[in-house]
Amino acid sequence: MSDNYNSAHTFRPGGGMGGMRRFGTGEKAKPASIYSMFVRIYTHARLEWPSLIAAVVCVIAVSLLEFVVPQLTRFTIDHLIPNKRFDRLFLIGGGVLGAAIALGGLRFISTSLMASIGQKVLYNLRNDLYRHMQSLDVSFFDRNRTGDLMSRVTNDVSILQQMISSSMMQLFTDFFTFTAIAIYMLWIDWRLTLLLLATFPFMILTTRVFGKRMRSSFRTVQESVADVSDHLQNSLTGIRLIKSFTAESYESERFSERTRKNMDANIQVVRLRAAYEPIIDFLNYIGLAIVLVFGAWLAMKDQMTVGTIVAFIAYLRLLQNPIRHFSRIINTIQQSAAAYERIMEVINTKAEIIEKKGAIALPPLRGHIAFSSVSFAYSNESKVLDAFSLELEAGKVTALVGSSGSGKTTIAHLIARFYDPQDGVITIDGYSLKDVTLDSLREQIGIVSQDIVLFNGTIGENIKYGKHDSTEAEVIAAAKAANASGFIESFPQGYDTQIGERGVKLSGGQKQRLSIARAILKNPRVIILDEATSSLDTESEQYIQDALAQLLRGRTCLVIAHRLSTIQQADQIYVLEQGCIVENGTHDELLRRQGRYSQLYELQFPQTDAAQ
Ligand SMILES: Nc1ncnc2c1ncn2[C@@H]1O[C@H](COP(=O)(O)OP(=O)(O)OP(=O)(O)O)[C@@H](O)[C@H]1O
Repeated sequence: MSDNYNSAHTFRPGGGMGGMRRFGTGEKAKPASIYSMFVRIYTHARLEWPSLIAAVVCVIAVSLLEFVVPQLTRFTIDHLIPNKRFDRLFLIGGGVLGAAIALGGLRFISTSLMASIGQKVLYNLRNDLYRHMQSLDVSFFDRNRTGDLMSRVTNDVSILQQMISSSMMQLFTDFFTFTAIAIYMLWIDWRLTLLLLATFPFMILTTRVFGKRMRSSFRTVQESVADVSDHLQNSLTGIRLIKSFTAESYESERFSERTRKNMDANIQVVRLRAAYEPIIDFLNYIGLAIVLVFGAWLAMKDQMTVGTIVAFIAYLRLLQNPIRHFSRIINTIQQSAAAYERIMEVINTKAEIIEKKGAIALPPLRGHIAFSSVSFAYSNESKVLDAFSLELEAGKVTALVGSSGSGKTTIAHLIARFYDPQDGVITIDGYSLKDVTLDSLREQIGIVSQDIVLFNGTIGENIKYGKHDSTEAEVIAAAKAANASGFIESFPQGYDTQIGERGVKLSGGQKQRLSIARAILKNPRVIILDEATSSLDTESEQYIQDALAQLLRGRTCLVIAHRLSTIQQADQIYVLEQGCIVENGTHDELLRRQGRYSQLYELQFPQTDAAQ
């Protein structure tokens, strides 16, 4: 039986950061174009249409005012000076000053409006990105580095912010000014203007050539930022390990390797920009030379007034300003395009675990789980389970034991549908997991695993994570059932105690009991305990065992334990080796059988009489 998992593949583009860009998608990600970036930004921005219209009106007004000033100059030179019109000088001065004040005011309004539109667009984009990331599968997070993903949501979105808030408005203003002035100049003197415009194809060509290189350099910069961020994330969370291995200088060296890559990539970008700007300036000077020489020649032949030449040169500056700006904006645009590409790689990644159309919401479960001929492999790796069958009886405790890597945790992940098997069916109360909604399935499953995840916040908030709308009394009851209320109440702030990042301020056993309280509060029908009692001392273990007994009562439980002492009461124990069940029975039955289980048991309890 094939399914959507089979059709999906991993996109591993070559090149970037030692092949570390790994995006699982159903289809190969296309590089996002600058055009699609603008379309997307516009789609978000148009929701702010009143501000957008106001900003556009301001821009048009700015362009018109910029147009008026050279006309005043021309009028002064050609009419007022020759006719000695002293009386009009005051008006001209007032006109220029008035235009300057209006220009300042209009620019202030348009900049503020655009900045706020930009911020709103980014607010939406960042939230969309985060929401989409949350909807992606566990396998996506297996493939991609946390630091890299963090950098996409923070750094790459911030780069876009710079472009939307300032550069886009500038681009629009410049485009409008350029078109209006070019048309006017063609009208004044088309020969001179055409000569002038002859330099433009070279500018466009230069911009294209440099643009491509800049974008690829920016991509390298952003990947190196992601690499730095990933290293930071790993080394800061693993600081205790680093210290215990006295690996501080080794880590510092590895960090400086990454920052060096970032520095080199930035230097490359600066070099490109440093080469690009003078070329554009040189082409601008060619334009100026053309106007001067050809304009002066026309004036000497009385075919043009001096005022027109002066105005022409002023317009030339206005015409060249957009180009000069553009040479700077292109930098921001290319940088943004590289950032946008990285953002879109995430947004275009499709979840592989999807609800089929018409998926039904599971009713309250009894909790009978069955694997029928299930085969599963992580991505392209070898099969972890091959034609595997297993039944978990409703309301009973089923234990899985077996050597490391035999596939126990994988079975738990398949029940919660973190992954889909390539073959076979998994059912719960007779419903295939693929026929039901993910929420209705996961809401009824609780997982308590060896990697306890606690969030920075208070003890109360962490327990409440099991059921966000629970009352204080429910939280306290869950903590009591999990044997956690004693230590919680011994803290001066009780349930309001801040537990620090990942619960660093708590002991291993305390964290474990919080995670059990959280699961008790959730009150799921099915419980998966993944080595929940490893690495605890005997006293803590007794507390945990009592808490677990509370948690398991009356539910369907899958217990994965290396420590065979924890599963002696299980209703059924399955011994797993390389994805296959080699024996099953109760603890006593298995010991009597003298098979793999009793071997494992003797290994753990050498002095114990295996037959007891
Ligand atoms: N996310 C993953 N991506 C790729 N391979 C994986 C992944 N998780 C586990 N594996 C591989 O699948 C196999 C089964 O792993 P699993 O975690 O299910 O074993 P386990 O029996 O729970 O082991 P342990 O008792 O050591 O936790 C192992 O070979 C492991 O390397």
